[in-house]
Amino acid sequence: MRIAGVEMMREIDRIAVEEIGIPASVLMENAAIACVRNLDLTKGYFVVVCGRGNNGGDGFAIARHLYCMDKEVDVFYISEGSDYKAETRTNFRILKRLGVPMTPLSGETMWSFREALKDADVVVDSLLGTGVARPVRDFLRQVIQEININSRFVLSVDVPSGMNADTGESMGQVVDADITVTFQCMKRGFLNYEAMPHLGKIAVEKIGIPGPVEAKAEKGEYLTDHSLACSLIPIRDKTGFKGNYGKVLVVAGSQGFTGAALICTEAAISTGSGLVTLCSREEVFQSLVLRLKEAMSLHPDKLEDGVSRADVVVFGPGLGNFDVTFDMLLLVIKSMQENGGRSKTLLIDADGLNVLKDRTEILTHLDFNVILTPHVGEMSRLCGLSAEEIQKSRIDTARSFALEHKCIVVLKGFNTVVTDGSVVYVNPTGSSAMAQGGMGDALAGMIGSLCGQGLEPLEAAVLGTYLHGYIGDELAGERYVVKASEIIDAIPGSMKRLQDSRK
Ligand SMILES: NC(=O)C1=CN([C@@H]2O[C@H](COP(=O)(O)OP(=O)(O)OC[C@H]3O[C@@H](n4cnc5c(N)ncnc54)[C@H](O)[C@@H]3O)[C@@H](O)[C@H]2O)[C@@H](O)CC1
Ligand SMILES: Nc1ncnc2c1ncn2[C@@H]1O[C@H](COP(=O)(O)OP(=O)(O)O)[C@@H](O)[C@H]1O
Ligand SMILES: [K+]
Repeated sequence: MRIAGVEMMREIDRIAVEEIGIPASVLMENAAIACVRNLDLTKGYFVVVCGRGNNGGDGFAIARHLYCMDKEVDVFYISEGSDYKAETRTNFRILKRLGVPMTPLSGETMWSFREALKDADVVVDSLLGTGVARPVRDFLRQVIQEININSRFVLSVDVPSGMNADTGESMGQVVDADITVTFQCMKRGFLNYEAMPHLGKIAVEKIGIPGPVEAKAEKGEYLTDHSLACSLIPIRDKTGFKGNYGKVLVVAGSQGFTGAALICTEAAISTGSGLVTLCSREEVFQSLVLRLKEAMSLHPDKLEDGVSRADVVVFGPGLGNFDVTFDMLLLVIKSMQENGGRSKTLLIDADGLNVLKDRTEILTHLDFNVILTPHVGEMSRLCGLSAEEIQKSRIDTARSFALEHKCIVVLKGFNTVVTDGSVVYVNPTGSSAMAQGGMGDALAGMIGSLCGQGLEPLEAAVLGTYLHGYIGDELAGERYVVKASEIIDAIPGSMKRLQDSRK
């Protein structure tokens, strides 16, 4: 599914209407029907609040549909004005002629508006959509406050009124929706964590604009679709043997951080790698000896050797933020440069990222693929921005870092951002039930494994991230938190089910 900002939505609408000739009134009608589909029609009394733009026009059309269904409907609107665009004016006039109760909002009607909001089973918010162009002040601000204070349940049409659809920021006052029915594409601003409390549930509804029209205006930003993830799961050849499924070298673990090495290694094995080797210190192997059954072990003295044989190196989990970790990373890079080529991949996670603080320029001239999997704290160390700055613009931060450093960035957290600097995939799976130590180690092992099985690094990052969260969501349905070891146990079953489910 495509992600769109305001300019891209305008361009999509323009192409659909002006170049293709789909009447704007048809789009508005489809938008209204999509909203009605998301209303609880067992309810009897609806209040629709309409602004002066096309968002208000959607509201007028929604009110008509509700009227046709014999629902009790009250429409409150900002002003009749002659400045309505054609489709909005048409829908306004239809309601007038039908005799649907319509009240212009003013100081005098505020009392009856408030009472209607209190009585309404559902309030439809169609005051402002993507056209919000200046700070919300004075009267409009008061109208939004009244909606927030008095409503039982609010459906926002396209955007919670007062929210900037590009950034998710408040323009002064924002409607608190229980559900936001947004049209055609996920709005970019909705991915900003600040926006989330206002959005309620998000439903993205198609309104009759064909995919190729969207494609003409797109900016290479997508929400990972379930079908895309399923299609990326590698098909195992009937005659395949372990040599066909990738040699993964995991460089991880130190005293006190043996779990990170175990989890990362096991995740790579469970995701389907042919051969997985763990390179770690003696003391790590001593405590893992009974638990690591399928992996091979390698002493750090043989690191270069191990790197030269591997297709993929996963570097960092539990190594410690020490000079020796940086030295090992340099050795891995040197060895990959010498024995590398475009088919090899280095995934850097956790302490592998921490030791790159102020040294990220070493990433820019490498001949092999590099994937970085930072959480926001690690990203902050890498790029020098504060965690708050990063959270405000996760897509832009990840994208520009990836572009500048010629690598793939997986910026973890709710709505993990995966990008190679050119295209962006935002991951919709996963939840805070997964916010536990070890989860990131599992993800690193999964992505590394998928690279070794022949996926392009970006594909591996997109699929690994999706699967990791998908399995977390499946398990979290039945429990409060999910452990990384439970994710690992569930990987093979989930991959098989997702693969079988594709058409
Ligand atoms: N073909 C299209 O363009 C379609 C548009 N649709 C709807 O149209 C919306 C966009 O319509 P518009 O571009 O008319 O924009 P809006 O309806 O979001 O609002 C624009 C109007 O609000 C006023 N306004 C903006 N900021 C304000 C503020 N802070 N305080 C007071 N007034 C303010 C503007 O002067 C203008 O009159 C979408 O969100 C969607 O709901 C849908 O009908 C589907 C098709
Ligand atoms: N609220 C959340 N929603 C979705 N995914 C989450 C959430 N919290 C954590 N995760 C996922 O769990 C993993 C945690 O990784 P990380 O923070 O690196 O943990 P660790 O390094 O301790 O293993 C990441 O993949 C992250 O995206
Ligand atoms: K709205």
